[in-house]
Amino acid sequence: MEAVGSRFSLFREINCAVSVSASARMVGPAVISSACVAAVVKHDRGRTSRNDSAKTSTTRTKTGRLQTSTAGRRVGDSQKLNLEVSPHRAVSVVRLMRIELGGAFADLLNEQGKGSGYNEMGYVERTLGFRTRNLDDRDLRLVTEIVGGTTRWKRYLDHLILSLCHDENTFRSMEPLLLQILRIGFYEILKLEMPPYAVVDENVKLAKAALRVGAGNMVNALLRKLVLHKERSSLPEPKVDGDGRQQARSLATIHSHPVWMVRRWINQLGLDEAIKLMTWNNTDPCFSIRANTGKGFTRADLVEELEKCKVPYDLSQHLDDFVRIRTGMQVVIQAGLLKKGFCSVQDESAGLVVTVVDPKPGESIIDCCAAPGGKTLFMASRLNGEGSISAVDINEGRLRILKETAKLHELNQVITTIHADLRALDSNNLKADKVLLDAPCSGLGVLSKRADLRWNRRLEDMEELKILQDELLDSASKLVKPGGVLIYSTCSIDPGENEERIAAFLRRHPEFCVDPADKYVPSHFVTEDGFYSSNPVKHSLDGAFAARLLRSTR
Ligand SMILES: C[S@@+](CC[C@H](N)C(=O)[O-])C[C@H]1O[C@@H](n2cnc3c(N)ncnc32)[C@H](O)[C@@H]1O
Repeated sequence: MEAVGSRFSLFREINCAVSVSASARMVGPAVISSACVAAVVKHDRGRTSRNDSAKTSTTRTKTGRLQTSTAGRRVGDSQKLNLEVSPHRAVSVVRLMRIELGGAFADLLNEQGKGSGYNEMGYVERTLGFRTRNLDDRDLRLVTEIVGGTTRWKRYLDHLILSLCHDENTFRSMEPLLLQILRIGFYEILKLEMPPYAVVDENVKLAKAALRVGAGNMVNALLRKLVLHKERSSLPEPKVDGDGRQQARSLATIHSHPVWMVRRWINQLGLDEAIKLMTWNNTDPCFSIRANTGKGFTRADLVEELEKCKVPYDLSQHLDDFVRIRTGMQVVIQAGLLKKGFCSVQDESAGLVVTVVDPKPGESIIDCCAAPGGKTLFMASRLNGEGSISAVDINEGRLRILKETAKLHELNQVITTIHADLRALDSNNLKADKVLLDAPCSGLGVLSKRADLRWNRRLEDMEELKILQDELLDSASKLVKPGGVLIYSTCSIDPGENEERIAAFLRRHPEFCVDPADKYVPSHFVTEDGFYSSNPVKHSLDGAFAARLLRSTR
């Protein structure tokens, strides 16, 4: 990821440098983004005095950010309020830039309500050079839809943008902000089926205000071309022909996934299932919410709150404390239900892993890779105040979140956090009845929710993860008391991270055997080998895996 990030910033610097020179000539420096300013300062050090004489100054703020001001106008002044540009597009384009540069996730779900329009307006101003009015609920919904969708469909959208450009070089040398604006426009016309001329108009306005007139003209030309192709049903779609590799490339473009994933899934699942999986990954996700019974807040209480807020819901068919919602997550966040600790966002597939652990009052449990604590908290709520959970994680920041959430959920009396690398933990003084290893994994089961994840994973990661998973399994096994249980879980659907890791573990550790999961979860979630496995296509849930392994009493 580092490598991709640094390559991207170099690309950004070079392209921003070009655009800043152009924008300075055409509309003046008030629209120059701070990222571009940073790039131009680096790229064009020798010309500082000329910039100075153009009544533009670039200063560094206390936080180290470069800030551009013209005589009488500064970043943050109220003149920077732009009421022409649609706020949700401005926020979306900036969020997309942040995702591409590795600085943000595509989901809006965190309990502090970060990702709300209010918090993001600062980023908008720093990136685009102006603010818009604050976002209302409708804008927030649109941001979620546009950012998630544009991120998912990136490869397909880029294929079309490239096909409609004069030449490949125009596309390859396009500055990132312009490319994001085009992606949004293409997505709105093709996938949201929005009125095309409104989309053209709005995105042209954004490009002119955020970049320069020429950028607006380019957006205008390409979006109009797209509208024509769409009306004539002559979109340049890739053809699925040629050898296996060529077919995988075309399918990867049509369904907007990395080629290596498509090839892997065609090999593992067959063509039809691979296409169904990609289709699932590209649909808007459904979210599940768990009522925090540990705090005395029941699912009936949650349902009452959702009805008050007019958020439509379905009761989970698999778990007593869970409800599913398709829309209205922003309303839930704004109602403060998460902030007050009454409930948590947790997929049922993750909840079912806890069902496989089957925590019982009085037990000692070690949660080996615990942060940020989704499963720890659900397990703790099952202990009814009796027993203990040691929550281990290598990431101090995430562990801190776990600790704070445990307090908020009033479950801290049974949870102790341990900041450590599991592989270096002294197992002599720490043993438990049950040990959960929710291992770091590729996340290939949760691609519909984590829209950005497919672009961050590389084939090489799969090999590196296997090594880590084996090491962590070996370390976790030492913490299990004789006669105790080790539960290994992932949010992946990849056999290399799931069944194959367990088979290899059992070869190294004959003192463990499989305890079939059908005693804990409905049988349609249980594989022939006795493992819990949720599958997006089959169960309409995120993909997850869990193996329950019993340690012999000796
Ligand atoms: C899949 S996430 C765990 C999610 C968590 N169980 C939950 O339900 O919220 C994997 C976690 O493993 C942690 N981790 C990775 N390597 C580790 C190591 N060597 N020792 C301990 N924790 C590790 C990561 O910091 C990350 O928080």
